[in-house]
Amino acid sequence: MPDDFTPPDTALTRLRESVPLVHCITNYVAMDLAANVLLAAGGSPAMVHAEEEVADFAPIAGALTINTGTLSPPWLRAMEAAADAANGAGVPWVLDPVANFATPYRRDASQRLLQRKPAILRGNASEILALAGQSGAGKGADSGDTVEAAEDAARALARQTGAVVAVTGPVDFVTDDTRAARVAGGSDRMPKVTAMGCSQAGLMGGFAAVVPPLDAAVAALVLFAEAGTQGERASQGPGSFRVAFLDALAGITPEELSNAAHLTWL
Ligand SMILES: Nc1ncnc2c1ncn2[C@@H]1O[C@H](COP(=O)(O)OP(=O)(O)O)[C@@H](O)[C@H]1O
Ligand SMILES: Cc1ncsc1CCOP(=O)(O)O
Ligand SMILES: [Mg+2]
Repeated sequence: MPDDFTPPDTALTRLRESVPLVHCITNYVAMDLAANVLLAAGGSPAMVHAEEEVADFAPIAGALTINTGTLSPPWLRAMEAAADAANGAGVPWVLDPVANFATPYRRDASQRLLQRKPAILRGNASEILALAGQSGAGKGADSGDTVEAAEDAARALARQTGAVVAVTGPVDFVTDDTRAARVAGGSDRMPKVTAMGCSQAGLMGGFAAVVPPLDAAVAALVLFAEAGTQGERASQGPGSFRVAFLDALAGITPEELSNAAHLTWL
């Protein structure tokens, strides 16, 4: 473990003590689950996306999260204004470039947002490859590429942008270019529930309000891995998994996180 790293159990304690306000600009599909994931874990979500108010809201939040899942021009204008306001106020923000490989509009929008320097960049493997200018095999919002295939792209993006980059999948990869880790665990029911990735980006915002970006990304990945593992045991399929996952997020103690062996430093 790096010297100055805040372990996930400490990050979870801080999250629950401070219950940070997280400004979420996320898609129509994800709004419900993303808000519930933050509430269950220990944050205070607010879904605010009107371009008339985002610049007033972002500075009062502990963190901002931007997800391009159901993008259109007014949303993109709001995202850019929110990112600028967050940067101006020193509020960390998270970018989740959903399906940026699917159309030129999404690709260009994601690049414009990336230029505004998110603290954390989270995507599935196909999204991270596309952000690095490489073409993968994604389909809609789903990845068609392996996490391993996107690791070099993640390192290059971290180096070029200064962001912590998290690539998610069966085993996640996260790096700030100098440090890198893998997070195993979770459940193969997770990709069968829509908006799991979007919700994780929201949770990374919650953690980014209380610990530094790499520590925040790792904490969210590890908490998802443990809640996914526990949620699978308590469920029969994707529907009951979604409920069991939220219950697990709320019930997991810092001690359980410190005993869970999901995290490996490289
Ligand atoms: N097959 C799997 N086994 C375990 N965990 C998974 C699996 N697929 C995805 N996850 C987890 O689901 C969460 C969302 O990741 P992912 O499905 O890659 O994102 P997205 O929904 O953006 O495509 C992450 O915590 C990831 O670790
Ligand atoms: C299905 C879908 N379509 C547009 S956004 C969205 C949700 C994607 O969620 P996730 O990336 O977390 O799977
Ligand atoms: Mg996604």
